[in-house]
Amino acid sequence: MAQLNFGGTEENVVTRDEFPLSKAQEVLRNETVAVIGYGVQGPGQALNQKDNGINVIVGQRKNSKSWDKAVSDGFVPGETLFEIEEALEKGTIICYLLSDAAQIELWPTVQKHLTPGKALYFSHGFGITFKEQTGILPPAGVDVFLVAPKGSGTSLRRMFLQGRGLNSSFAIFQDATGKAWERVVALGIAVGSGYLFETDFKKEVYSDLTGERGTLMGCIQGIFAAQYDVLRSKGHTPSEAFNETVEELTQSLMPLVAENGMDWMYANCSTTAQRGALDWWKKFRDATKPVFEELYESVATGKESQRSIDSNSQPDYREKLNAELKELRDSELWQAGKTVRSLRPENQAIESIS
Ligand SMILES: NC(=O)c1ccc[n+]([C@@H]2O[C@H](COP(=O)([O-])OP(=O)(O)OC[C@H]3O[C@@H](n4cnc5c(N)ncnc54)[C@H](O)[C@@H]3O)[C@@H](O)[C@H]2O)c1
Ligand SMILES: CC(C)(O)[C@@H](O)C(=O)O
Ligand SMILES: [Mg+2]
Ligand SMILES: [Mg+2]
Repeated sequence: MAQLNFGGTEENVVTRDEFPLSKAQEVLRNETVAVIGYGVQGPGQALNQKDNGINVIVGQRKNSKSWDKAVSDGFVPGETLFEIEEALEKGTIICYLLSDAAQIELWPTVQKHLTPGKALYFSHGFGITFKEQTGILPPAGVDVFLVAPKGSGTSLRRMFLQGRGLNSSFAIFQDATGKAWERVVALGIAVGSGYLFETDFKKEVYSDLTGERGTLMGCIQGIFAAQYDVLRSKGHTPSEAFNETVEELTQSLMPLVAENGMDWMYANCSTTAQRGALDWWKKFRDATKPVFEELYESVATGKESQRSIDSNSQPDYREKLNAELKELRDSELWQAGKTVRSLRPENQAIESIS
């Protein structure tokens, strides 16, 4: 493993140079990788592995939209697409990619098929870390590890097709065969990771739950809404408020941050903007830090995982979720966003062709 310096701290990473695809193919040559669940991560990971020459099968409930999607993605019923139990039987590596709540329900079935020498693969530390809540306790004879892509399964697939790669973390919880390291790293490369960084199950789930509730999803929507509301209350139009809150960020400034960091983005803005941003960022940090402390505590005490399990296992979970997403979609902010998106020249070109 390579040791790299991340802002002054040495960390272990596995790069594609060190562990090329050919090595991953060699390690996985005699394995059948069963991807259980074909929701968001399932398709990204299964298709990338298939395109990377890995022997991959999908396990999914028949008569479901996900089954039909797997078929239209090229998985063949009876050959590479099976009912869940059949895939569990055939797989030597079980990629457990049901939603975290659904993993609890199916666990007794999965457990039956975890014969010695097989591997149980997760993309999250959730089930193992919160075992008191999930009841997921793997038997001793199997390898247990995770590869957690740091992004949506949709991005994992899109970036793979563009010849790029999303970063993933990896961790080993149990090495029963003595081969857990090479198996997990090979899988990490095979699913299309750009590089892999080392973690453990607990750290993965604590940081992941914090990130998605925080800056990646929850916090950013909160900050967007707060700034948009203030601009609107002061008489700015929806298009002006949206452009100044969201559109410029996603279209112009964040790509610059992604390319070369925050200081470089600042340096490519006016001195007026630089002065203001440098004066104000610490105030925002100080205002939000107590909320992040509260959030981390809520993750670490198991409150967030319990809430997720409780709400996601309700029979009307989908309807309730859709209603909440609709509320976001119907908000003035995101309705303004819809019009703004339609005005992007590239979208107008698509509309005029279709
Ligand atoms: N969504 C992401 O992009 C993402 C990113 C990183 C990690 N992860 C992790 O990957 C894992 C899979 O997440 P996901 O978002 O792809 O899952 P998902 O919510 O999309 O669900 C996956 C599949 O589970 C099936 N399913 C749901 N309930 C079921 C049940 N009771 N019995 C059988 N099948 C059932 C669905 O049909 C679907 O095909 C989770 O551990 C998640 O935390 C997800
Ligand atoms: C894509 C995310 C937010 O990184 C993932 O953690 C998830 O749970 O979907
Ligand atoms: Mg997550
Ligand atoms: Mg995540």
